[in-house]
Amino acid sequence: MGDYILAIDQGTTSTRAIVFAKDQTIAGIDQQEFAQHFPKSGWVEHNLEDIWRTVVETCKGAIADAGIAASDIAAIGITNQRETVALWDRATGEPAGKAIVWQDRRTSAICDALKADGHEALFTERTGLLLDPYFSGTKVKWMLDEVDGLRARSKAGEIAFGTIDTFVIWRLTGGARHVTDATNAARTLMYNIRENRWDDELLSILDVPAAMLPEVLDCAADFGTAKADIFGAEIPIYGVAGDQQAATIGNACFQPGMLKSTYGTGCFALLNTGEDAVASQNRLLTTIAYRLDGKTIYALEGSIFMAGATVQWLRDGLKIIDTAARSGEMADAADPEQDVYLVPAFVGLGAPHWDAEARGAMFGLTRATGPNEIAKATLEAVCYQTRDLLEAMHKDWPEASGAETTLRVDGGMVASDWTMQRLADLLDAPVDRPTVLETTALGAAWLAGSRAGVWPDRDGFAATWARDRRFEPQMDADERARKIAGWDDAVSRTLSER
Ligand SMILES: Nc1ncnc2c1ncn2[C@@H]1O[C@H](COP(=O)(O)OP(=O)(O)O)[C@@H](O)[C@H]1O
Ligand SMILES: O=P(O)(O)OC[C@H](O)CO
Repeated sequence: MGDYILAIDQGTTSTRAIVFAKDQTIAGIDQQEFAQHFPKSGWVEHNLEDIWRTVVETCKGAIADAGIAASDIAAIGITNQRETVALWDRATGEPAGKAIVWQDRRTSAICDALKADGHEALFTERTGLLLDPYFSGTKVKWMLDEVDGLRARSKAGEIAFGTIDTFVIWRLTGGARHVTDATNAARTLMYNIRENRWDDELLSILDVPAAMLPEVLDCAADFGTAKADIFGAEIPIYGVAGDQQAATIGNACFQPGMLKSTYGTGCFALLNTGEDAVASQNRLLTTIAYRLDGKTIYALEGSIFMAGATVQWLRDGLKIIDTAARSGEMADAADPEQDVYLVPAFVGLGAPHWDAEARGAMFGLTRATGPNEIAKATLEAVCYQTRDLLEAMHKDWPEASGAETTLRVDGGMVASDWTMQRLADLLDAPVDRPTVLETTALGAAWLAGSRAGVWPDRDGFAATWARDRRFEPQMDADERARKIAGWDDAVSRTLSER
């Protein structure tokens, strides 16, 4: 067995596989997009066979790109889109329908009914989450309610539930293992994050049988072995974490107070709060950052649904840019005298507002407003929203004092220097961009590589984190205050209930 690590990053719109060499550099990479299904307004589904096919093909592609054999790989690490629900038949491995994706809003009515019955406080206290369709629990309930006989078959142990990691591991191990890790379990609305166990009371409220749930392991653990006939050699699976938690690990945010924000399709900020599961008073989520050697480290999380996706809208919807990178050049050329605000509530607003009914709006338009000002407002919106999350974090956990906060960033959008500078300006805090931007895969690789004994331990790994560039705040305080007041006003006018 060699000392390469294979990281599988199963994301919302694409699957990526990366082979890392022992020195943590990328030796081979492959990526495939797959179909999104929108059968009704607000519904988002994935075909689990697409997910499985792209996992196998990208792994083979990355191994070929690295010019190695499967037998050169010491271990696999898996990271995945979180919350998305898969159900399948344990006997045949056949999916019991398409996966319901985290973005899917079909369970709003179930959430409303649970709230009306006064259940939200209990769910929040036990799981750290809110009764929002975003999380897995109400999606599982929906499938069991809608598909004839599924609940009885689940009770009888015939049907398995899993987040995407669990489904992929089931398939890789030929059905030998039905397991997940603590970070993925923490997003299901069924897992007690304080006691680290599935919560029978919540399961009974949701009417989800415990018999269908996977075993929950640490993030670095023995998750089983990928069968030899898949890649050409048996490979142990030693690491698993949800993608935002893997990015937290990949960005080496191991100390309480350390903070990362990932800018891909959406934006997800996680603040390490150490062994404290801080209950949010400001509608952030309390979640498990990672669990290693049986010790749970918690985080406060803020989730924004549209970040890079708004830049895609400039390109594909408005057609005012031809590449994402062009948005920064246009923002640079925008008229600094115009205060245009774009509130990107295209699919509602996430944290800290959680307003599913809000829709996007633009404010401050004049006859002089053109594409440059709209591009600038789009990039600034991501920065203002990050600031809103960080403000909420500071209120929830005063230890994370604003003056000391350095934000580590990753994801496709951080390639934009303009956006990163504006982010530092509006946060009034430094922003650190690492040299490795494949932070999510790197986090999964570290979990697997350290367990396999070929990568350094936590402190050794943290010491290898390297900065590409630090963006220091440069904006004048009055201008910052004026701009933030304008943003707050724009948001308040966009919320559905004012
Ligand atoms: N230079 C850039 N400026 C602004 N946005 C960018 C830039 N490069 C990429 N993006 C945005 O980043 C996103 C892709 O990031 P990525 O991390 O690959 O996303 P995901 O993993 O969620 O698919 C896209 O939405 C794209 O619009
Ligand atoms: O697949 P991504 O990168 O869009 O991330 C999705 C998140 O895990 C959803 O919570």
